[in-house]
Amino acid sequence: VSKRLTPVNKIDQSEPYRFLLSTVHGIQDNYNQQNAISLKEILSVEHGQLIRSAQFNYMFDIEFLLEQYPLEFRLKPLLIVHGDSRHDNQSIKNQCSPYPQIEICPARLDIPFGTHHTKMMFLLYETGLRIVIHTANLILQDWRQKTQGIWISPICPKTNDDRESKTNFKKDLLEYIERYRARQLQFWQKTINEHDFSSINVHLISSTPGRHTGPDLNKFGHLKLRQTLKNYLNLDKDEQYNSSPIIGQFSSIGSLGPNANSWLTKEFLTSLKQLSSSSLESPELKLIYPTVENVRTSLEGYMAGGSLPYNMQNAMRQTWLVNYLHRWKADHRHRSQASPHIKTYLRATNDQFKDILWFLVTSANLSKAAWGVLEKNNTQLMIRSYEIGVLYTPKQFSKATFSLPDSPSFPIPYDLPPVKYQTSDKPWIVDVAYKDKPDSHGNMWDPS
Ligand SMILES: O=C(O)c1ccc(Nc2c(-c3ccccc3O)nc3cnccn23)cc1C(=O)O
Repeated sequence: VSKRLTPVNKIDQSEPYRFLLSTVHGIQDNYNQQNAISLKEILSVEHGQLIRSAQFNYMFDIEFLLEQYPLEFRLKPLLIVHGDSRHDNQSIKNQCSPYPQIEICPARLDIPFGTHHTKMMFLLYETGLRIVIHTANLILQDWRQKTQGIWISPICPKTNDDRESKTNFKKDLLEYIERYRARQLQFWQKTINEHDFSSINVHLISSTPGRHTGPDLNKFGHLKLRQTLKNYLNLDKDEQYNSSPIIGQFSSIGSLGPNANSWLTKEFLTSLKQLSSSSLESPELKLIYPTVENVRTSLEGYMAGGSLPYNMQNAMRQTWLVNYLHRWKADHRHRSQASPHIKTYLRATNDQFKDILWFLVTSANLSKAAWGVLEKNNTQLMIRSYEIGVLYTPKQFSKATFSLPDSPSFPIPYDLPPVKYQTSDKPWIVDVAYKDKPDSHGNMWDPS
């Protein structure tokens, strides 16, 4: 085997998509070599001399987080951006108080039941600024034996002129940060402005709490996705794709209403199915969410279900949803037993799933809180939570579609086509006891 002259790190090897999964403790190592990375490797000194960083997330274990930074970077300034929920705030303050280098920034949650779900890192090096958008909480359990998704930007060099990406990523990211209205983020707004984003080839799809209307109507949530697909998926003769299947894959499900037409197909699917031209056909929507058996036989066993908080109250009101559900299966990535905490959405060109029209990795689960619900005769979109994700469209990679037999093919995290729930399959519900079969650790699940 020819020896590489310049050691290429995992991040550069993931070009051009820069989409990686988290490494999994307990599977063959070669399945952790290709397109998989740990938090320690993301923060490694091999990427340059870190000046300071910011970590946006929902759950934090500050001791664990600091341990993932190289020793020489642990005293660098670190901004923690978290959800300003009463109980959480206290634990964050207590965890951070021993560390003068850590500043905290509570994200305003003015609409009830909203959460600060966004998982993002700003890493400022002497050579430039790196953005990481991902799906893992900053706790050991989220990085150990789950399937998590991670997009890692190039290190964007400092520049004197504006230098925007072809996808308007810089403008969209600044719009997102502006919504926090937090003085602790002013340094990062200035820093983002001063860096050259021209090498970024993904679109930003984010959500911020609010009732977005008028010029803001298509800036966030599923209407931003609809607008972006309309503007950037200029496929020739796209009517051939009108019935091509759409997949949603997630780790929790909100209250979606008494039937599919309440929000899922009428509103959400209408955004997902957007092509350059609108069409009336209703493509097939396939949803991937773990079964009880997926959880029971996972590496973590029933404990994995603690991070799949789909509750009985919602599940019992929407039994119609089960007909859309498919199992978690990722044999080709050796992750069928690495419980999914990643959230992804994609559209294939046909039901052979050999070609993909677009791919989104995001923090957003299947819920109105995350994606928004139209109000006031479709003139405003009400969103409760902060979410963030990146969308891949073929044009940005000079392709008509992402053809999976291609090399390098787009690193899809699960097996296609998805496998439908069989009659014996049940969706995992977090607040139900499972005591008839022990899990992979010999334990039962009794939440009471
Ligand atoms: O990503 C995800 O799937 C996810 C889903 C929910 C979530 N928060 C949360 C939880 C909860 C979280 C973790 C374990 C158990 C839980 O019950 N319960 C509620 C109730 N109402 C609003 C939000 N809630 C956080 C995340 C996340 O990991 O960021």
